[in-house]
Amino acid sequence: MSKNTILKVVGASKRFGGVQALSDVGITIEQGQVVGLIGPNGAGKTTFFNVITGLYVPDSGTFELGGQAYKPEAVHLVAKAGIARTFQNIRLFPEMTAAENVMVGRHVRTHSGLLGAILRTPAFKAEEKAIDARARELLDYVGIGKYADFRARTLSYGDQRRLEIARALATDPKLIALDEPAAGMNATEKVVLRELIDRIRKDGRTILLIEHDVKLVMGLCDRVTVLDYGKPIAEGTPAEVQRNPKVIEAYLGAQTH
Ligand SMILES: Nc1ncnc2c1ncn2[C@@H]1O[C@H](COP(=O)(O)OP(=O)(O)OP(=O)(O)O)[C@@H](O)[C@H]1O
Repeated sequence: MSKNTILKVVGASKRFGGVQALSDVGITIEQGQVVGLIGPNGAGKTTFFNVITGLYVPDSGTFELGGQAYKPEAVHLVAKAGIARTFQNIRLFPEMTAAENVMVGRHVRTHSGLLGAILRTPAFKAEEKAIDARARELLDYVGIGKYADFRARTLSYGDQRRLEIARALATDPKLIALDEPAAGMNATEKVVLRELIDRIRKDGRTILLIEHDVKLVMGLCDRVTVLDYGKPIAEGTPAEVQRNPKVIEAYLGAQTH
């Protein structure tokens, strides 16, 4: 494992009853890369995300983040280890403001924590101001600073997705896992999203991305892993993967089914 490896997963498997959703899936992500995870519907992409982020307990696999072994057995432990994620179906606190949603992410890294926030301890109040300032900075960074005090539910769909990214960044993660960030976005929103992901990468972050928009994946990613029926069938640069016969067959097969 190179010292620049952020995430290394070897042999991840997960079975649901009769469905082998993941079968011996591995991935290596280097510092500063954007890595895409693609594949036809039902290929196992979301299951892989859920496994590495502690939502599903894997049947097997070894997991290292930033050179340290981690057990993806609980979501909060994974967040503490340094993976932040967004969801295919946006999961914000709709009645909280945009800034408050980002602050929730930040509490992973503070001492007083969520309980402190609820009890409003003196330690929490001292931290609160700094956290609030940081939240607003992150909202500016993702381009929605002017909505900091708006309730999350009043933001447009594209802005809610950007808010989720700001919340993920607030945990200061080693790896950001984005689950279909462009889903439901119009063409203009996609251009803005692409610029944002590019900027996040340029600022030294490492990103794993599930995305159906092939143009976005091919334009953004350094490496791409392709899953089909829970198995990795190809790995390489976007150009290599695109001309791989197994990949072409998997996608054509999926179209004719
Ligand atoms: N909680 C679950 N219980 C039972 N089966 C599941 C569960 N989650 C996923 N599966 C099954 O595992 C397989 C992989 O599903 P998964 O959602 O990971 O695929 P995907 O590549 O993310 O698909 P999509 O692109 O449609 O989101 C599918 O056959 C799915 O039905």
